Amino acid sequence: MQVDLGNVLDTASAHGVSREALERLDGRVAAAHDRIERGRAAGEHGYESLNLPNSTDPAAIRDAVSRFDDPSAVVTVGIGGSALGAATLTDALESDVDAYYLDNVDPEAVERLLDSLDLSSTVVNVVSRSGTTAETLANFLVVQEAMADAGVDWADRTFVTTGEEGNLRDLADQHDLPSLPVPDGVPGRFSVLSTVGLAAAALCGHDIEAVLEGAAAQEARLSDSLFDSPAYAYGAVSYALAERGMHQNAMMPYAESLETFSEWFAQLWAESLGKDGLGQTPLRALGATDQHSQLQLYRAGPRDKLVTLVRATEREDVAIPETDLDGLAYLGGSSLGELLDAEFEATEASLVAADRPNVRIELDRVDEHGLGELLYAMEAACVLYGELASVDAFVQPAVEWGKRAARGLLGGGDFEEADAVEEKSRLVVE
Ligand SMILES: O=P(O)(O)OC[C@H]1O[C@](O)(CO)[C@@H](O)[C@@H]1O
Repeated sequence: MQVDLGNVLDTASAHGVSREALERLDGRVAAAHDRIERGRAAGEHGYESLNLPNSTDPAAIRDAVSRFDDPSAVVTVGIGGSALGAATLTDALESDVDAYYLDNVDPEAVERLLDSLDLSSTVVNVVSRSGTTAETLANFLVVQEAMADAGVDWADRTFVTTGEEGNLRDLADQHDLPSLPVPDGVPGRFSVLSTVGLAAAALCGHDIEAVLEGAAAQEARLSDSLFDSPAYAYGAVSYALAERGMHQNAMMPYAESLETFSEWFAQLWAESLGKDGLGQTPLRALGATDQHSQLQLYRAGPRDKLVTLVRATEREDVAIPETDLDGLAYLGGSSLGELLDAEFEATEASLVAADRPNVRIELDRVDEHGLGELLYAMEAACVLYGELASVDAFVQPAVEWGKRAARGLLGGGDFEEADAVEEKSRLVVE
């Protein structure tokens, strides 16, 4: 994996950052790296996340899922970091096992999925670090009833990934369900390289050891200089550009297989860095598709965006047949991959021509190793950005208000936040 910063320099984009400014920032990167390494060594909350390539035991994960012989489908019931990491992996990789995610409580979507499944050959993986998340527990109860209605012994087809306490742990103990622990000191959005993200991948037959090897390759590149570490290079320039008004970051992979990765990145970046009035808003985009939609804004809208373009340098390809259709002969004889690469490079140049800074991230392939590199590098980049911005990247207090309000509305307790819902101001236009 490599990160190319050429198009964020002010020699390329008038609103970029100078090489001298990056070199000055590198001194702060060294101090931040030292702080990160001390946190890792001490197993401090959050910093522990960057130890996962070595602390995660793939054999234990494989052992836990080995009891489920030959599933046709895996349904992960979880939300946020308890679903997006696993989904990033299984959506990016091919498998004979269908992987689905119930990570919302939209009744029509839940019913549509459950009606489509052969529940007798489906494995249900209920994932919740806290074990108390309302959406996850509500969805599990619905899935449990659907399995019972289908005549399936739900306890025989379910395993749980959760903490040492909470409703989900109680349920697992009560029904003697197979379970996996969640790693201490690792917030959900940083937990893909653990039981939380890897169990579903293992059930789908993916090489979770290779994911961890890729992550370890990027861990080995962490250093006291952004010029020696792809992860820190990305984290440092994202921070530097945010300081220069690029308050949004459009994550734009040129690979359908990485579309879910952008969702995972959005939680990682927003929930880690959006604090104290600071942060960099992640936008989800997909190349080449969004050249025909959002690129207009990125290129000619407000000068407040970094665009991150990601591609694999090796991929399967499809030839474009020769044609005598007027005006299309130039396409014939090339390939979709060549067209995708031409559009990737044209979009980069298009943004530079409009003085819009952009970063290129290149993987060798979108395979288990490449995904491990990319996921770990983004996590380390996020941790570094948090250190440079002096925000605590590992807590998410702002999400709790809404949870209390929703729980109060459902009679789950007496919360003043629920009262505020009743006081909503209204101006209805019909
Ligand atoms: O794994 P849990 O505890 O169910 O939490 C799910 C998600 O909800 C959050 O805690 C936010 O509410 C995320 O940080 C987390 O990934």
